[in-house]
Amino acid sequence: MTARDFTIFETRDALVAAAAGRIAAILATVGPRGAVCLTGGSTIGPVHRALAAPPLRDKIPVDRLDWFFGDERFVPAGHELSNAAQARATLLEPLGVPAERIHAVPTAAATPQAAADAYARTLAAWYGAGRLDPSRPLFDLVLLGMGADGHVASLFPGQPGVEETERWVVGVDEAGHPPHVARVSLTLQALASSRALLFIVAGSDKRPALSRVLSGDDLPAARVRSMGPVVWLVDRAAAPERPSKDRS
Ligand SMILES: O=C(O)[C@H](O)[C@@H](O)[C@H](O)[C@H](O)COP(=O)(O)O
Repeated sequence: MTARDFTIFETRDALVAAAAGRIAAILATVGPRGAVCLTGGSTIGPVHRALAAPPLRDKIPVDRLDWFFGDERFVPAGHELSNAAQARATLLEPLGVPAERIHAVPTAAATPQAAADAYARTLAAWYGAGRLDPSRPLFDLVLLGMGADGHVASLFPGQPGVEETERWVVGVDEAGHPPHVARVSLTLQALASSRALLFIVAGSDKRPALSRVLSGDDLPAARVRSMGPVVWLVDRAAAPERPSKDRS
C-alpha cells in the first residue's frame, strides 16, 4: 500500500504556508514537460494566492508546466462555482500561465459524461497514450482536498465513480455533497498516476472523516494512491484528537 505521510499544523495559516512551500518545491523539480492536477473547493484558494505571490512564484517553472483539474462543477466557464475560474483568478493568471497550458474541463458539453469523455481525450493526448503506464506518471503533482463525507475530487461515497477502473474521467449527475450541481471527476486510477500527491485538509468539519480514513474505513479518500507517498497536510482542527494508528 502507498506509504502515508501525515503532518499536522497548529493553524490553518501555518498549513497554507507549508502546503504552498511544499508545492513550489515539488514543481521546481519537474522536467521539461510537467503536469499539475489542481483541486477545487475553498481550502485551496489561500494556497493558490501564496503560490502566486513572491517569493514562491519565482520558483514555479511556468514555461514547463501544463495545468489540469481533478474535478469540475458542470457549470459554464467563469461561473462562480467553477474550479477553473477559481484557479485562473487566484493562481494561473497571476502566474502568467499561457492559455494554451490551462486545460479546463469542457463544461459546455451536452452532458457531464460527454464532458468527461472529452476531457479523457485531452488527458490522453497530452500523455501520448490511452493506457496509463505504471512507470510513467500522468501528473507530476496531484492536489486534493477532502469533503466532510470523505469524498475526493467528485468521487462521493457509494457512487459508481469511486469503483470505476477503466475510465480516466467520469460524469457525476448528482453530487453527493454541496454544491449540489453535476460534476466531472478524474477517477482514482487517473489520480494515482502521479509522481507526488498532496491532501490539504483544514477545519473541524473534516475531523470525523479524517478519523475514519486513518482508522481504515473504506472512504474514497482512503482509496487514494500515488506513485509517491500520499502526503496529508492537515490543520489541528481537522486532525483526530489522538490520531488512530496509521495502517499505511
Ligand atoms: O470541486 C470540489 O469541491 C473539490 O474538488 C472537492 O473535492 C473539494 O476538494 C472538497 O470538497 C474539499 O472542499 P473544501 O476545501 O471547500 O472543504
